[in-house]
Amino acid sequence: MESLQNYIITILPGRSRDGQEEFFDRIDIQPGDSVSIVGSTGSGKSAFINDIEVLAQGDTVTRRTIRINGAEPPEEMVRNPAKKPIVMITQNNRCIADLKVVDFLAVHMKARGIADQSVLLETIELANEFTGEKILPQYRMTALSGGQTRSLFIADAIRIGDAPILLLDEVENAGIAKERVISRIKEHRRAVILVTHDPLLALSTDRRIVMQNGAVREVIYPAGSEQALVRNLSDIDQYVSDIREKLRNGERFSDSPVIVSKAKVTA
Ligand SMILES: Nc1ncnc2c1ncn2[C@@H]1O[C@H](COP(=O)(O)OP(=O)(O)OP(=O)(O)O)[C@@H](O)[C@H]1O
Repeated sequence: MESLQNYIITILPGRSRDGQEEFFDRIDIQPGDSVSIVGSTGSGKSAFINDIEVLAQGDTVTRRTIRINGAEPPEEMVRNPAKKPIVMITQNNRCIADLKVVDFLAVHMKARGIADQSVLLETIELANEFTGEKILPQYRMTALSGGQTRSLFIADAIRIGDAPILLLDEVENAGIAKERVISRIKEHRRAVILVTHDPLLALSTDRRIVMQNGAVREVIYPAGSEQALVRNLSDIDQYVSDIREKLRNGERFSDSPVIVSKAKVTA
């Protein structure tokens, strides 16, 4: 069987919201590539990754066409989720199966024919690299927070689903360690295409696609001073994350904080 990780996807142009043909000839995405999709609200970012998710054949509003390894995707790939080399994770993904984390992953491993039980714990460990609140194997899937659920789905897609192409739609708002997600996905030689409003995330990818009016406006490869900007932003991001973490832990940021006691609040 062909290795899932060798898939190359190609996006062929469609039309903007007012019917203009998109300017590019083709966009190829290879294993290990990271691509961010940026643009103002309503510019067509989600529509772009949805086209990839549904393996569009000129049959969506954008009229784009997706090729897998240069050819039209086989019918089975379109119809059978287990054969699809693409996993999409959005802020709205929830698990409705009331299973323990360990049982949920075991079911997926069985379906994928993975007998090595160490993969199960490795998947939870990987998810715990992404989320602040640790996931334990005996937790129930339905009781996980939004960030924990997204983290587990991403780890599951990498380790168990073996998905070569991950589509992430604005997962940064869900309280996960976004830079680590990108670096782990790249380490595992997956391609990641993500819709984001986060400047650090957008600048950290190998290329970014700028959307406008439902069409691709530009494809930008970061170079020169953008690299320095990424380092600056990363420091700022770390600074803000540290403050956020301290706030969550109830820490104070002044030598003489005003502490309102319960008695005063209720007086
Ligand atoms: N090329 C196109 N032709 C026609 N309609 C389009 C096209 N691209 C996007 N649309 C439609 O425009 C609307 C907004 O697009 P979309 O949801 O992709 O924007 P977005 O950039 O993801 O917005 P947000 O940042 O608010 O999530 C959707 O209804 C979508 O179906």
